[in-house]
Amino acid sequence: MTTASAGRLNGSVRASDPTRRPVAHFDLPDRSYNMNASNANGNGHGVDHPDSDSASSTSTNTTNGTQTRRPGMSRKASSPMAPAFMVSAPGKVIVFGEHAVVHGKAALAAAISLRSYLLVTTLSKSQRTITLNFRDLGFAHTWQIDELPWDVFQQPSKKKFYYDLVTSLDPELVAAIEPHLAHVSKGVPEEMRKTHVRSASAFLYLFLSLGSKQSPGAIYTLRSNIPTGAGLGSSASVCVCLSSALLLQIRTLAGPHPDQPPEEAETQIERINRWAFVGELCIHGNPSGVDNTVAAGGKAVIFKRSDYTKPPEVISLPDFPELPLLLVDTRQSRSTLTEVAKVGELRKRHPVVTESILDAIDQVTCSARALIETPDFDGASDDTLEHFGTLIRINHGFLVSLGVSHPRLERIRELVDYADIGWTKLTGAGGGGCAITLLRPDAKPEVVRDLEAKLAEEGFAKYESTLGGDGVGVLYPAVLRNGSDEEGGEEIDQQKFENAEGPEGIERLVGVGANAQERREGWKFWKRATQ
Ligand SMILES: Nc1ncnc2c1ncn2[C@@H]1O[C@H](COP(=O)(O)OP(=O)(O)OP(=O)(O)O)[C@@H](O)[C@H]1O
Ligand SMILES: C[C@@](O)(CCO)CC(=O)[O-]
Repeated sequence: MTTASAGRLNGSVRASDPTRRPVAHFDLPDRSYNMNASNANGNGHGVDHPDSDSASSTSTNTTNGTQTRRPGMSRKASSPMAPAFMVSAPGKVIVFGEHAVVHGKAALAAAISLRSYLLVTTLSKSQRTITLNFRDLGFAHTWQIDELPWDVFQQPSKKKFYYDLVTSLDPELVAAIEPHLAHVSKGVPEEMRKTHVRSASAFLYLFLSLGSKQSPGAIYTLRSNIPTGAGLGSSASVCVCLSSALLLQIRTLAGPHPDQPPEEAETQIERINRWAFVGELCIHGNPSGVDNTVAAGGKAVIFKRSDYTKPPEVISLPDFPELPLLLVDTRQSRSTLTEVAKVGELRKRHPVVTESILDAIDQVTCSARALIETPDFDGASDDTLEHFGTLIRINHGFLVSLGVSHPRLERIRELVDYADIGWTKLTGAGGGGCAITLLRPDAKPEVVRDLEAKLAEEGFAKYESTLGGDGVGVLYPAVLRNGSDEEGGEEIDQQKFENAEGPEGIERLVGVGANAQERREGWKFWKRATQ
């Protein structure tokens, strides 16, 4: 096992190189085969590897990690390497029903325009390593593919299919991964190390479940504009990226393509979502699946999972209104795992009282859904907003009773209440993280500005985001065409991606997200059926 430092990773692929044209594309028929069984290539993946002569046709610049072509030496056209590609998934806000949703009640959640982006760079055949490069966490680690516990994951009794519904982690598989996490981020502060180990365990569990010993070496580089541990579904977004990237690598996803029938897109989203949920199990312990469902399918949904052995009930809300929401971060980080466990403990100690609070939250969510679904629903009128706002205030009160608020969240609520310009609730797991405020329609702009200044003065952060956008999307290969037929287009390579500065820099580079001037050509999104 070796550790790689970010910035010295090699394997960047020039997409303009005609010998490296994509071997996988998105109109592949869906294949209902065992993902661990061999395909025609005999490598179990359908992704060709370059010939062993490939090493002589590239030289690696170890300072910036890019590979350059040597003039006059060409690769055999018959052995193309999969091009670098990118996937992206949004974060979410839970408008109603967090925590209650873990206990089988309904929640209403919507995708936000803050997103994560994962660049997958395939290595040459001789490089038998996978590297996880979680840039924002300052975490990179490399594993030798051949040293991973394939024997345990591929036992007939353990082997999973890409379309399987996995609802709990297998303790034997978790134990098999553990030794491979022992060297992750040794020497960094314990809390930080825990975060790295959780991320790495989610990745390894998915890689070992979906890949095979013949998987091509690759670098998985992640950048995210979603603050970590803030209640905005950062982990789910990361898990959706990992799941979709791995499913694409084994060529089990059809589309997305423009005229994909909604039912087919729904199946693909569901497959991505199922494996993202497995990643969430590694990070969270006991997730409901609402976060990954929104990150995978986007838009706004009502989500309910009463029976964990079955898929959840997911209802799209195409009429979800463009709410005037303020999204404020306490900057108090916490872990969802801890907050969910707190409510679980409360439910054990005070079953009747806790259950009735959870039921009341369910009623709040159902009331919001009924409001949105009324035939003459107008998301912008004073009455509607007053109704929504009251439900938001009530929901927050219940979350306080469950013990998942925080003095910093209460401070936000207090400041908004003082200004009398809206209704506030925590969003996500609480214990810190973010609050949402629905602004009153008659809130005076100067009062809103004063409030924002006060929040900034007290160290709170404000995020700009729209609700209800796209779910998981893919850019294959990782080249932006800018609306022209120019040969090659603009490649998003390893180095550019790692060096993009801040949320704006990342969004400008990849062409998707709140700060992207326009959505750049090449990106495709699976579209959830709305009816
Ligand atoms: N930028 C990132 N890169 C890699 N991993 C990340 C990143 N952001 C979050 N994660 C993973 O997600 C975990 C944080 O998830 P957690 O559920 O505690 O917060 P959240 O998903 O932001 O909040 P919530 O579940 O309330 O919406 C981290 O420990 C890490 O494993
Ligand atoms: C707190 C919780 O309800 C929402 C976290 O975003 C946990 C979950 O649903 O998995």
